[in-house]
Formats: sequence, structure tokens, C-alpha cells
Amino acid sequence: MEICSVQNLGKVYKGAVSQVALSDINLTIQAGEFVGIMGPSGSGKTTLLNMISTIDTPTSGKITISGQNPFTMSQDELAMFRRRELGFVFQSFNLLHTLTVKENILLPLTLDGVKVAEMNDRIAHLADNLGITPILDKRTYEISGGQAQRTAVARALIHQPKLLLADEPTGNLDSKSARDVMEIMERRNKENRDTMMLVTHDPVAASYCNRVVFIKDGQLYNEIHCGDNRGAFYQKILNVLSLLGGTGHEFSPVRP
Ligand SMILES: Nc1ncnc2c1ncn2[C@@H]1O[C@H](COP(=O)(O)OP(=O)(O)OP(=O)(O)O)[C@@H](O)[C@H]1O
Repeated sequence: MEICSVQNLGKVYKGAVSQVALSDINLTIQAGEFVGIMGPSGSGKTTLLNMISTIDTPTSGKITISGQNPFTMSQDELAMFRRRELGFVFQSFNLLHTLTVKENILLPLTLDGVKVAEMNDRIAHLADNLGITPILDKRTYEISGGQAQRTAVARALIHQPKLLLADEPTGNLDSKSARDVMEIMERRNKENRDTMMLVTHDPVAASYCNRVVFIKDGQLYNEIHCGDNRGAFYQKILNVLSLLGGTGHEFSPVRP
């Protein structure tokens, strides 16, 4: 089943000088896939993510998510669509510091008026799955970066979105915490068949995906699939990145 379909997508930022950020992008994400998006700085990754997240609108082409075209919706419908169908994980966690970990995770359900018993049931299961049960009553300033990102993943998954969108989720983490977060995302994808799309500069993070799509100068450049061996997939990712160019510091040197 198709969860996200991007057809002939184009984006031009208009200004004193028009900037073509994406042209003629075609991409399909099937249910249960974990897709990575990579490319040098300025290649259009964030622009693509912003279109699929419905935060920004395409100049041309079409995006369908879960069979619906979000760009024909009213503002209210779109806000509801985002809240119910999509989950977001950001580099900077975006947790609310006045709330506890548990309250942060439950926020999407609170906004949707879900019954307390169901909320408690869902959070118990998810927190156990993500290894954050012991920190549920802590404030966000009392937890580590890795725990904060696991909290953000839990918040993004609590309403069982059709598509989880992650923007550099390991960007602010040390390599051990980054691995923990990626292992959790990989496990959710394998065991729960959560459909995920990850934008990253980090080849280690990308090696946890089933497929990595590379963008260069706003166009699709290549895509590679993970076989049985993640180490070999990591090496394939590095090979494509070296062909793509980009400065050394853009891509993490850490090996899996
Ligand atoms: N709001 C904007 N107005 C004008 N140009 C923009 C805007 N946002 C992005 N661009 C341009 O569009 C192109 C793609 O940018 P984008 O941020 O999508 O790249 P990226 O691959 O995510 O880069 P990075 O890895 O550095 O975050 C770049 O040339 C950028 O300068």
C-alpha cells in the first residue's frame, strides 16, 4: 500500500532572484518502508521534507499522503490532517519544558480529546517499547539528549501516524545516543511496520533505513537499497556520497 506519492514535484523560491530548489521529483513510499533522504548542503532535502510535511506548498507537481491531497484542504483541515496522519521528529527535540516527559508524549492525544484510560494504556506500551518508562515523570531539563529524542519519537508515534517524518534526529546527539535512537526507529519499523522518512547528513543514521534516496541540485540522483548487511549498506552510502561531492564536514566520519 502506498503511503506517500510525490509526482513531478517542483519548488521555486521566488525573490529578487528565483531559486529552483527542486525539479521533477518522483518518489513513492510504501507502507512499512523506512526511507532516508541524503544529499549535499543546499541540494533540496529540507525543501522536500517541508513539502511532504505540508509545511510549505509545491510550485508544481502533486503530493498524495494516505490517499489524500493535503494541498486542496482548508487551513483547519490541514492542521487536523497533520496532527492525525503525520508524526514529526526534529533535530532540536522541540519538547515543551514546562511539561513532564509523559505530558509531552500525551500532548497529541490530549488535543484530540482521547479518554484517559486509553492514553494510559498507549503510553505504558510505547514507553516500555522505547525504554523511557523510568523517566516519564521527569521534566525535560532533567533528561539527557538521547532520552529527549526518544521522548520526541514517542510523542510522534503515540497517535499512530501513517508517516513519521524525521529531520536530522541524530544531529544534536553523541554517537552512542544517536545509535540508540536509530536502533529504536529501526525496531519500530521492523516490528510495528511504522512508515518513516528520515532526512540526514549522517551516513550511520541513514544505514538504518531500508532505502536511501540521494538528491543533488534539486533532482533525484540515485537510490540504493539495504540488503541483509548494514555494514555493507553503510559502505554503499559512503560510496554514493563520495560521488555526490560536498565538503568533508557535511558527512559524519563515524562508522557503524
Ligand atoms: N526560503 C527560501 N528562500 C529562498 N531560497 C531558499 C529558501 N529555502 C531554501 N532555499 C534554497 O533552496 C535550495 C535548497 O535548500 P534546502 O534547505 O532544501 O537544502 P538542504 O539540502 O536541506 O540543505 P542543508 O543540508 O544545508 O540543510 C538552496 O539553494 C537554498 O539556498
